[in-house]
Amino acid sequence: MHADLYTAIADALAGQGWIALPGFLSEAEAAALLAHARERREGFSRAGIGREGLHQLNAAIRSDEVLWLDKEDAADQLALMRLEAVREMLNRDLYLGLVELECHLAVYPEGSFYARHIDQHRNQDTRVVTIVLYLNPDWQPEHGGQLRLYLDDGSHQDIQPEAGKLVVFMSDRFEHEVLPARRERWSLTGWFRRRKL
Ligand SMILES: O=C(O)CCC(=O)C(=O)O
Ligand SMILES: [Fe+2]
Repeated sequence: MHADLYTAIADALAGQGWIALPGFLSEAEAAALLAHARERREGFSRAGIGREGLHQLNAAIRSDEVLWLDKEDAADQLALMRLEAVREMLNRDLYLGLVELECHLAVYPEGSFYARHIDQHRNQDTRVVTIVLYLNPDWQPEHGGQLRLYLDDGSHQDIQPEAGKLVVFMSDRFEHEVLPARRERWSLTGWFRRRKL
């Protein structure tokens, strides 16, 4: 990945707090990740809500399914390596003290969504930065499934979940939702975490 992209992420997080970066993965790289995710479709299970200990399923809030990454797989490894480089850069340039990336693959079956929420309530857990990497080739606006990010000024931004695009934002700053997807929608979602004190 180009050094400029890393700089763009650090500058955006230090300023407006979020960025969408098309081309973080090439079409071929995103396609390889998607193919391997599809092969494991049976292994995905319904995602829960709530903090540790309060894990519960609630179809009224979210209806995606998730699967941990496969550290033995080349496509998964490549994505993890690129994201590890982002983590190192954020620690170096913004002193964020991020110690790990927690991440999983996610699939939103047709009709699924994730209602408006925030990934971290201030200081309540160790998620600092949210990342979402999309894997959907030929995604059209009429397919729905946009990530709607609610900005500080009361406006919102709708981001198309297009293959290879990476979205990065501060976990405690932006409420967001996934609008109902009219086509199966694939992604890799993760959080850079700080140490638990
Ligand atoms: O897939 C997306 O665009 C966002 C997913 C999300 O908000 C989450 O998993 O917390
Ligand atoms: Fe979220």
